[in-house]
Amino acid sequence: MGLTDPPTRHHRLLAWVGEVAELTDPDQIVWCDGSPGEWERLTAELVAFGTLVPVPAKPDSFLARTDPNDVARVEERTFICSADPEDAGPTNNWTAPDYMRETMTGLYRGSMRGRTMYVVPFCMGSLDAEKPMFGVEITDSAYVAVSMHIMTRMGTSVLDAMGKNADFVKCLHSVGAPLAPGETDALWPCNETKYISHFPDDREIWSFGSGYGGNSLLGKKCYALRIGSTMGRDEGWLAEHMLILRLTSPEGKVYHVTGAFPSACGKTNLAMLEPTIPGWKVETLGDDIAWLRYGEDGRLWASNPEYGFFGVAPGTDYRTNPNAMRTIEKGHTLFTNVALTDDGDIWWEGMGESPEHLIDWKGRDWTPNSEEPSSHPNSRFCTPIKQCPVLAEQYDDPRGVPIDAILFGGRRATTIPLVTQARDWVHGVYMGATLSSETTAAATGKVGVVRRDPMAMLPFIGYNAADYFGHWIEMGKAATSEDLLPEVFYVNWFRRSEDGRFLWPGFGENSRVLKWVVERLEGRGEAVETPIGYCPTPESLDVEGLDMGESDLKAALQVDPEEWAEEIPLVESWFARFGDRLPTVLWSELDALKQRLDLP
Ligand SMILES: Nc1nc2c(ncn2[C@@H]2O[C@H](COP(=O)(O)OP(=O)(O)OP(=O)(O)O)[C@@H](O)[C@H]2O)c(=O)[nH]1
Ligand SMILES: O=C([O-])CC(=O)C(=O)O
Ligand SMILES: [Mn+2]
Repeated sequence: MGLTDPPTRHHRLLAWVGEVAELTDPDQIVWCDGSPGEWERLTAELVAFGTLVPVPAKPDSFLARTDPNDVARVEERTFICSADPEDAGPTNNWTAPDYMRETMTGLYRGSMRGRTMYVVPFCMGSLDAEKPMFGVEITDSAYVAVSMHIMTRMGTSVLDAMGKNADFVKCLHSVGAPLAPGETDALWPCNETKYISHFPDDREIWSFGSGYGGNSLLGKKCYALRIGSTMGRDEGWLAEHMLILRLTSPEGKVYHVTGAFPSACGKTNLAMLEPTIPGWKVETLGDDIAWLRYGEDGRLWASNPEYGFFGVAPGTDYRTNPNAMRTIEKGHTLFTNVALTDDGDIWWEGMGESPEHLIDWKGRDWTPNSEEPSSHPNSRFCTPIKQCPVLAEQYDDPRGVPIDAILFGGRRATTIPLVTQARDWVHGVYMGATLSSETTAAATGKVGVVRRDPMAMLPFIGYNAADYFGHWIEMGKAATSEDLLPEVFYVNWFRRSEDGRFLWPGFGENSRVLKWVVERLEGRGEAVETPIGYCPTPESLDVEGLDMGESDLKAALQVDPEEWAEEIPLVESWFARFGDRLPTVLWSELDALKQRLDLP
């Protein structure tokens, strides 16, 4: 058993593992070493049991079908348990830490009975960092253990690097489905009762009841964003829901761009974009999370703490995101809740013409006449970053890359133009703080409802969102010169025509917007100053070879005073939620905007 002969002499870790084992009472303990042999053994066990189905058309790849009630993040069951409720703020669910610990300790008691407890040592970001960001996840899910193989740097090398005393974030996860002796396990064990709890003061995460990625791969949203953002607040850096890309112009100039778009709003796609305009090159550094710190040169540098992609499957195709397709084609990929073809491959909505017959994500026969989609709208592929054919070589550099531009973006059918440049940093923070988007299937709940999603971080800010805005403003003040700060832009690929079409073709064509961004950085792009910021003129956007009507382009770029008159009250009530805690400069930005719009 793993406790009598542990592969580490880290006393606090050993004590914690012992404590959790005593509480949860697993049959055995396995310390994950991260080896290919371990991947092989765990995936084989999961296949033998039926939790994973092999995908023979892709090497070493598997499909998992979750419980139909465990398919997305559960925001209403996600808690920030700070000592003071004010520190969680009005956008988070708060519960007193003692009360939450007591409640969840009750749930964890015996919760791993009949199961194996996996101890997964992992590191978010490069192991070569000055202060590597360690975590250890204890989980009773083998699906989680193999997913962590892909999504993080993990195993023996991490445990060795932790030595006897390194700090680490404790991440405890149980699916909450103990087995009685002789009881047959479910293919996807989980519990109707779910808690995704964060103890920011102790840098600790407790997750119970769900096996779905965003709720169970605790290095990702829970550590790298919720706990990470509180660390960033305390230590002077930013943990953000951002892709990172490296852009090279035809003249060979290199720029680094980050983009914060809400879940299922285009980060993975933009990160791997294949430009449609000649001479431009995009390389990927990250598709979901960025940690932003000042470098010695006074610029903001971004690094990606993850080691894999956990991407939205539907809509991913050789026409929309060829580099994601090439990444998964190399195999070693876990698919969740997608459909299987008769010739042993995967399929999902948006992947070319639909086959005549499939096995859908619930394991049922499916034909094009079936009423439900074959894949869940939040179905995912989980695949190693190293397989990405356009991965930038700097992806493992602990310093990251210096950022030239930050894009904020949302999914809005109206109001928000294709691209707008902020006047300065504080205006950029205002744009981020008022970002809005239609909800998607990435979280449970209604889809398509417009809500404020500040910096695309609404579900991921680990503290009071007003303080978080203040931290963004302070980060700007901390710059040695405003010139060194990234320029901020607000984009919207999702504006629609009156008859409901997307006005902008998106995907690879978004390179045209990146080109305009670069021209603005270089001080030569044409723009009109509008009340909301600088927007391209139709002539300044490179639309050569683009099959797009002039009126659609105009509509995509339009700043419509009537739409903005409807938007402003929404921003006012959003800001009002924060009371005195909202930085007053954001009220000033709003007042100035109202004046420019001639609104009372
Ligand atoms: N119309 C349009 N759809 C897009 C565009 N970019 C992405 N999408 C679609 O939006 C959905 C989500 O895109 P992703 O790139 O996976 O979004 P994400 O932000 O990485 O999502 P998470 O991984 O959940 O954080 C997919 O179905 C895409 O096909 C675009 O430029 N235009
Ligand atoms: O965390 C998840 O479940 C997947 C994801 O990237 C998101 O929802 O933003
Ligand atoms: Mn993504």
